[in-house]
Amino acid sequence: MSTRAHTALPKARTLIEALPWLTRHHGRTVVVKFGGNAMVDEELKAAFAQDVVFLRHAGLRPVVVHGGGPQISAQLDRLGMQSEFKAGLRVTTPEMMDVVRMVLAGQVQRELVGLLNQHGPFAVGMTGEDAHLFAATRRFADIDGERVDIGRVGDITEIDTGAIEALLDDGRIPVISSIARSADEPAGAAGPGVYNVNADTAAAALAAALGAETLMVLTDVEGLYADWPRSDDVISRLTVSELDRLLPELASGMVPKMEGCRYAVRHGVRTARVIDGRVPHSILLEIFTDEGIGTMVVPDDPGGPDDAPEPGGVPRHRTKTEATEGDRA
Ligand SMILES: Nc1ncnc2c1ncn2[C@@H]1O[C@H](COP(=O)(O)OP(=O)(O)O)[C@@H](O)[C@H]1O
Ligand SMILES: CC(=O)N[C@@H](CCC(=O)OP(=O)(O)O)C(=O)O
Repeated sequence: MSTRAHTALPKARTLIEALPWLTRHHGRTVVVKFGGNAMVDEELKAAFAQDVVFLRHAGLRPVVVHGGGPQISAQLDRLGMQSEFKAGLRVTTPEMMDVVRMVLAGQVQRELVGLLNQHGPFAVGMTGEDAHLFAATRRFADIDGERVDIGRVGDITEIDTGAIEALLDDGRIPVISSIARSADEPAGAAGPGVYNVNADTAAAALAAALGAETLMVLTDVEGLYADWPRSDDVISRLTVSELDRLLPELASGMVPKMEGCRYAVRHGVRTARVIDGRVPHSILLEIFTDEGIGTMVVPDDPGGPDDAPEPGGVPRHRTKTEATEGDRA
């Protein structure tokens, strides 16, 4: 009997290439940060939702933390409110905080939940206010060594992962907006105040608290450029110490991402990656293929991520984060 030349054989090869990665990641938590600029294209958004649901079906435990900076800016513009950024953070007045909360929780998060749930009853949207997920204290910007007031911007100081763990155990996909309840103000009649938290910073803190295998930050560039904007050479892999040396040279948008990657890896997450959200199915390419794309931050440990301690170095429940100035400035 002759063997047919099956045209679908390359598909089998692709699946087999994924086997070691499937084995390695099975049962592991992956925190994916979906950025405002990577979520402007409808097809990319649909591909993102497919990838996240694929991860869930492949036995991983995906958690989505989303941004929405461009969407917040557009809404503030429509309302005639001028917003500005200092040290990469939006100066947030109490009136703007209402808009930030409305856009993140009422618009961006709802859209992502809707896209994910086209594939089944998986996504559950929350903000950091729900079930005590995030508590934060007021954050000041450091500009040329000066402490500058930027309004209702917070730094996460406490994370209660209980609700997220319960959702993951139930096969759900948590979708989190980066808003935190205040931990440093007395609760008023309307309850405690809330803070606007940079979504990269929130994703990194959550990845550490969950003892995630990987933090994946999607953005609108290929990864970390070695000498941006002069060159577009992407650094494919670097250690946290190498990142320490590079961070002072980085420009605004990349700063919270790379600080977040450093924080996550220093706190037990095996790898943190910045990947190109403009590439369809970038999450699957990064997790399940030998090539990988984007920039990967790994521990200094010479053995690399394979020899890094088991995830979970940070207690999984009710974690006080170590939001030091050095890590988050
Ligand atoms: N070294 C660097 N490598 C890549 N991008 C950089 C670098 N330094 C600054 N950037 C800028 O950071 C931006 C990504 O940050 P941001 O716009 O905040 O992304 P997002 O909306 O996805 O959160 C890039 O579009 C680029 O303009
Ligand atoms: C304090 C602060 O700057 N918060 C951000 C929160 C959203 C965010 O981080 O969105 P991206 O990931 O799309 O940039 C903001 O108000 O824009």
